[in-house]
Amino acid sequence: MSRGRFVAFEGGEGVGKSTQGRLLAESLRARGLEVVTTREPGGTAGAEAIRTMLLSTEGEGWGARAEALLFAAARADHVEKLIRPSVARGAWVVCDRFVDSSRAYQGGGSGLSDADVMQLHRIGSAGLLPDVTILLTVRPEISAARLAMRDGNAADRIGGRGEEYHGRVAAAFRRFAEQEPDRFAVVDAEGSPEEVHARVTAAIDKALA
Ligand SMILES: Nc1ncnc2c1ncn2[C@@H]1O[C@H](COP(=O)(O)OP(=O)(O)OP(=O)(O)O)[C@@H](O)[C@H]1O
Ligand SMILES: Cc1cn([C@H]2C[C@H](O)[C@@H](COP(=O)(O)O)O2)c(=O)[nH]c1=O
Repeated sequence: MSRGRFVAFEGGEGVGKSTQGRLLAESLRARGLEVVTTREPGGTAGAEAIRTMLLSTEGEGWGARAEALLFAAARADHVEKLIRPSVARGAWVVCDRFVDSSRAYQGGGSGLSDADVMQLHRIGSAGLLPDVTILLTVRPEISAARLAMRDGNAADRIGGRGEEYHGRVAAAFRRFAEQEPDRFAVVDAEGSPEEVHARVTAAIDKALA
């Protein structure tokens, strides 16, 4: 049995995480590997239900602490029921966002401390971290153009927060990547999907060599 791996894609809104997750999964499957593609918040029935509660624009929404707890609860279910069992049987798990999104959004964006976010993650998911985290970066005008093409003016509750909020999120992601160079690979996500995919593959090969 080949060894299971856990790869997460991170970054701001519309940088191309889902697109690159799909291309990576296709290329791994072409090599005969079992691949599980999944996303956060979500990936299990319970976590998808929490996703709806978190991202729906109906109602008054959540305070920063309640929001962080809900993300951690969704992640706990996802880790226990899907991610850990898949990696344990030798599959590659390719996940669109993981705990670094909580650190960047609920931490960097909303002001919770990194220690508090990681404490919730220790309680919920025993602190599981990906083998490699690909941080996709593009200039804000490029991601805005990609989102306009995909969604028009539609945004979920968190995606719809202002420019300053998303600026703090982007700065937090950059900080984590600088602080943890062994776990993060920063990939320039400008250019065609195929060009970015080639950079992602090279980054993963290097990180997991
Ligand atoms: N390299 C690329 N060049 C041009 N368009 C792209 C590229 N990558 C993705 N796109 C397009 O940009 C849009 C956003 O991409 P995608 O949905 O993969 O981003 P995302 O980071 O997963 O978004 P979200 O943050 O909403 O989950 C999609 O319409 C996708 O087809
Ligand atoms: C996992 C996670 C996500 N978020 C935010 C980031 C996005 O605004 C949405 C998810 O939408 P996507 O289109 O699937 O990227 O949720 C967050 O704030 N904290 C998290 O831990």
